Amino acid sequence: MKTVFSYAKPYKWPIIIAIILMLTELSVELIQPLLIAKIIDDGILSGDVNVIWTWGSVMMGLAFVALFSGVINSYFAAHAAQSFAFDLRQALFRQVQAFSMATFLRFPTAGLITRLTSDVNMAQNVLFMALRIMMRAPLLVLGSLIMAFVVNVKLALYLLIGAPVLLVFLVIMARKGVGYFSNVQKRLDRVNRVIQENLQAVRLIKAYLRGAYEASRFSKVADYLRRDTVKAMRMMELILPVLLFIMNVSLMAVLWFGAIEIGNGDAQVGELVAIVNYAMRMTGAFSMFAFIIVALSRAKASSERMEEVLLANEDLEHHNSESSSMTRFDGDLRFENVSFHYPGKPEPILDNVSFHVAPGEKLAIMGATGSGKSTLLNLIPRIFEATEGKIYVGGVEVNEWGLKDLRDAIGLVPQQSILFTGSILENLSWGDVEAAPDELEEAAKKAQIHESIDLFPKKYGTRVGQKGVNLSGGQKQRLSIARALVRKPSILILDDSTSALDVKTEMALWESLEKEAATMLVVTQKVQTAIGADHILLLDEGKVVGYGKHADLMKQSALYRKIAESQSEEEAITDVTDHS
Ligand SMILES: Nc1ncnc2c1ncn2[C@@H]1O[C@H](COP(=O)(O)OP(=O)(O)OP(=O)(O)O)[C@@H](O)[C@H]1O
Repeated sequence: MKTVFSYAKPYKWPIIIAIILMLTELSVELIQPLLIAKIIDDGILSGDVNVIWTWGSVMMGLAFVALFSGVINSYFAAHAAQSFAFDLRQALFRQVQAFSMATFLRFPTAGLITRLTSDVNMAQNVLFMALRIMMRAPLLVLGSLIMAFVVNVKLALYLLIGAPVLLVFLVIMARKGVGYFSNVQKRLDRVNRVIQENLQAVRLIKAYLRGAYEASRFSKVADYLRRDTVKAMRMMELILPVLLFIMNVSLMAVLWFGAIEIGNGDAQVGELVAIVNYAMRMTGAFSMFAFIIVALSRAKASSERMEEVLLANEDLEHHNSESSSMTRFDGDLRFENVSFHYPGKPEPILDNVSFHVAPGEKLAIMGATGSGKSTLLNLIPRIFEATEGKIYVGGVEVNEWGLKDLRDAIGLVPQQSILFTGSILENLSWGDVEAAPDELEEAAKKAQIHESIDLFPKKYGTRVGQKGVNLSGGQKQRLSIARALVRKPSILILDDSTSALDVKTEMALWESLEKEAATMLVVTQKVQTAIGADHILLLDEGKVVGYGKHADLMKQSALYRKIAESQSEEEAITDVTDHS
């Protein structure tokens, strides 16, 4: 909890003020029974009206002081708790942004979302409650006990009858609570995961009529959440009745023995009333304990989850601090005996891969699905680090470039076009925030999307829905390519990014990209596209099984020939069907 609550440090003054006000409220509450005792013993029993008026007025005055302290305390407590949660959420978000892919894959996305929402809320509530009631309740118990001893030591001792049982009971409950509520948060992660998957795949679910199946999947995880929450809350609900029982036994003892002490002349009526009053306040404060233990257990479970994120610093990416003084590299790219396996998975995905692409050249990468094409591309901007071997860009090993310098010069178009909610212009300028509008338009023209944008009523101001829902697959792909071109990259990486384009548009796109000075790496399934490349790299199960020009590979590689022949057969069939 220490790391999480260190984010409250900047708000130490509002916290201190809130605590002072809480203590003021508490002091008033502790003084009131003393004043009642005085009014009874020196005023009512002695028939002195003046004493009643004087101390009655003091009590009223103090009640107002408590009221104002309470209101102002709430103000400062809310300010501190909200600001703390804001900072904590920002820190978590920044930390997740800095995660390397390897670290990122350790945390399920839904779990990260719960940590940034529900877990932060839990910590925020606990800080607010700490400043309002949490600290007050134990202090009220302690203060009442001390005051009871001040009033009458003998009577106050009866209040301690249940103390040892009470303490042991509270410690056990608090310990159990953390485990139970940690489970609840994990269940919440799962609920979030199902919701997330569901909302992302809504079209597919409709098309496959899987609504009912998904609903039952959701109700299953929601039911686990309900069951674990009920389990945790049931255990916590035990706290209050047990506490009240122990306190009531103590109170009975005070009344019973108090009556005897008064009969013996060892105590006064006012003293007994004051002690009963303190006992009642202690009982009231104890009833808060159940609530406090639940809140603390939840906050501890949540803090541990947040600390896993905040302290996961094994390989963070520091984009700016790593910035090197080297100038932008040319597009020279070299892989030397590169091997790679995913973290925690022993099987190699790339095995001893070597090749060279000179600046401005185009390399087509082919291979069956799962042969490691996307993985290879991800090693260039260091989304993942090669496990063995070396990768050089511009003649320098990738690890020696500052991440910012390296990634600034690479335009990556992923296999799945990912767009953000916002205008087309905003999506394009995501490639380079400093690019002028005419540069964005220029990139759109090169990516063959300008004409389509021009047909939209709001043109470049057209809003792209979440993940580009209001655009066709081909439009999304071309926008993603334009976004990469905005960076004016030295190396342009296209990971099967033209699959949704019709032949004519694709031809026009390649023609336009030919004019780019960038080195190009193009993953493609189409031999027709590969023919236009300077070299073709053929991968099979992570190994290079062919490298050269189309004609070379036709001679050297049986696999390549098979792919080429199957595609020319397909074309022949298409031609026949087109003519019939
Ligand atoms: N994050 C990951 N963790 C573990 N294994 C992974 C991960 N991502 C991919 N793989 C595995 O690595 C292998 C290569 O995947 P990759 O995406 O590089 O293939 P690909 O050639 O690009 O395939 P496709 O043409 O279908 O996109 C696959 O067997 C895949 O299961």
